[in-house]
Amino acid sequence: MGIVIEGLSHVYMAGTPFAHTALQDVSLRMEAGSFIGIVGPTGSGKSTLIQLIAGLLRPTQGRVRVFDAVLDPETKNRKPFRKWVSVVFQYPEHQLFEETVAKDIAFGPRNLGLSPEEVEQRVEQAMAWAGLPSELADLSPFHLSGGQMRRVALAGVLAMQPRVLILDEPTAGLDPRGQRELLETIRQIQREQKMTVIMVSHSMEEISRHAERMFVMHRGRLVAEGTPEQVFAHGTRLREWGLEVPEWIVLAEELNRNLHPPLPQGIRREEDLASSLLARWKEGKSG
Ligand SMILES: Nc1ncnc2c1ncn2[C@@H]1O[C@H](COP(=O)(O)OP(=O)(O)OP(=O)(O)O)[C@@H](O)[C@H]1O
Repeated sequence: MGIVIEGLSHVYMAGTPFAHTALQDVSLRMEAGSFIGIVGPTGSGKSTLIQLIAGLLRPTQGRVRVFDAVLDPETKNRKPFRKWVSVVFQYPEHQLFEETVAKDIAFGPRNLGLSPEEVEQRVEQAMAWAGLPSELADLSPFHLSGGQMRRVALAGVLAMQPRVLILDEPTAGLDPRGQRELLETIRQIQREQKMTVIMVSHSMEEISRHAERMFVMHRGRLVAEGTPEQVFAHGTRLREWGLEVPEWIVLAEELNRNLHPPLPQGIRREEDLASSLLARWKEGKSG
């Protein structure tokens, strides 16, 4: 198991009158090399959870293990986490600052103390993974489109060659096509590099198209987990956890009140509902 979390809690400003419990007794496991989705409404603890997995915060209680790196309230050295985990925060293009695309991507690997040849090789490789044509290497990142700038930021993180890549709302602010293409790129990297990808999103619909496993957060607690099909099987109850329920789930529940036998479990997306209904209709016609 790549990531194991046991009884994890985090209190901001602990011991002060402003103490706030952001995460409460969370336990979960994430398999190495899988694509994981974390969903939940604003303030449910998603960012706190990913910062703990990345070793950027220390827990108040409990334990995080990422491969051989362990973090608990007593851990002093959080460096081992840097070796395994990289995070792409929201709107990462705001962090670009170098004069060329290549220099920006090279920043991380150069700080690792790699040789200039190896840095160059990592930049080329990361650009290819992130779907950036090599002609862009010598341009200013500020002359690129919003989607390309985001890919430069992604490439900068990929150049560190992490085994765990955490993305916080990676498609926020992109147009629908840009969102779809970026997600496809991330999915491809995860498959080809066997990277563990943890993606945080408000949108269950978006994440369910790619995630092998989903975790639902609500008020600092883990309230549901499973494959997208298993999570969607909670139906309109997902609303109680502050999530926006896709229209087709509402429709499927409505139909199931009148259909005997009910529609099969394990529907992941709108297209699956449409094909189940079509099959049922064909059966009806032939029967
Ligand atoms: N640095 C901080 N100091 C104090 N409280 C914080 C801090 N960061 C987050 N919180 C609080 O902890 C709770 C969980 O916040 P967190 O950012 O983890 O939620 P989230 O699910 O990522 O939200 P969003 O979707 O808005 O990013 C919230 O109530 C938030 O106000």
